[in-house]
Amino acid sequence: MEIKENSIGGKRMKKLVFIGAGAMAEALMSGIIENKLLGGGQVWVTNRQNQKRLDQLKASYGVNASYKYDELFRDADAVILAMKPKDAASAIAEFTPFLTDSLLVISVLAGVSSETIEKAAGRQLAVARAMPNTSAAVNKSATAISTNERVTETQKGLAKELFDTVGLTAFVKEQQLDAVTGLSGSGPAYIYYLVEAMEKSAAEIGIEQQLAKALIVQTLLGAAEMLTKSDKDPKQLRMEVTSPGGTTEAGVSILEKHGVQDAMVACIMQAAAHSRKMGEMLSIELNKEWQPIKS
Ligand SMILES: NC(=O)C1=CN([C@@H]2O[C@H](COP(=O)(O)OP(=O)(O)OC[C@H]3O[C@@H](n4cnc5c(N)ncnc54)[C@H](O)[C@@H]3O)[C@@H](O)[C@H]2O)C=CC1
Ligand SMILES: O=C(O)[C@@H]1CCC=N1
Repeated sequence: MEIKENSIGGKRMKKLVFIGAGAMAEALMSGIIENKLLGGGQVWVTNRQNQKRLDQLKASYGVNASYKYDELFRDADAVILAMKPKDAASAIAEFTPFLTDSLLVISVLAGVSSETIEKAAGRQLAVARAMPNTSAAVNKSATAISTNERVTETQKGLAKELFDTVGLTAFVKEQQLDAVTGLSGSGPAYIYYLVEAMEKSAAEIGIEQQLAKALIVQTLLGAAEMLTKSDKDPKQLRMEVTSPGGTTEAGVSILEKHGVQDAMVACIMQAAAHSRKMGEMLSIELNKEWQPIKS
């Protein structure tokens, strides 16, 4: 298999490790391997204890799996932290002894600050935080990245290249990442929720599931392309669909009555606040552990 020359500032990534083998790890891994940024043999993965899941990833993408940190981290250029935030502190503490100084830590954990990651490790680390979404699996992630001061320009390029491979990438300030998480990290779920409702209504009004799905998906793709290509803002585009006294007006009046736009705003704000909260909880937990014992 031909692998792309992923050369950044003269450095070529040889080995990438995933700690965590869930939905987000798989979305990233599949995008990175299918786009030939890395070969399956250059990617290593582990999880807490689900060997069956590791076997499945090995079979699907040709990656390596191991429960041995020395094997996982030997000659690795970067590690992607992809466990749940609540599991991060213990996982980081366990593998930190195996990290070399030149290794880049890429965290996709919602809410967990680079400071907290270093605190869990008990040492300084080059940390790039990234907030992608599961559309990475189809090269359509919207990823925001922030880096701490220990990340070199070469490592910054390496992180950017990884996420560019699976979609759009933007560098942001670390403080903005909770907001990004609420907006585009969780964002695909809001769209799927809407589609669930559209599919339910299609069944109610007598359109069979297969046809309904095709019509709904094409409607989403068309709207996304209009938003991409047109100079008009979303409200203007909506008004163009809404003939006075017509069907859209009748339908949207129900959304207005139920305050759907306000609910969306509240939803995104709640998700962003929850990201912040998850990070704070982990930080408080770590600080407790670090309190000197009172006599
Ligand atoms: N699912 C999503 O859409 C997105 C998730 N994220 C972030 O990605 C991370 C993972 O999320 P999901 O993939 O949805 O979770 P998941 O629950 O599907 O996967 C978590 C994985 O972490 C593993 N794990 C737990 N403790 C571990 C340990 N000590 N050592 C090694 N592996 C361990 C589990 O075995 C599992 O494979 C979270 O921190 C989340 O905030 C970020 C962006 C989007
Ligand atoms: O639900 C979550 O916590 C993760 C972070 C963004 C999307 N999924």
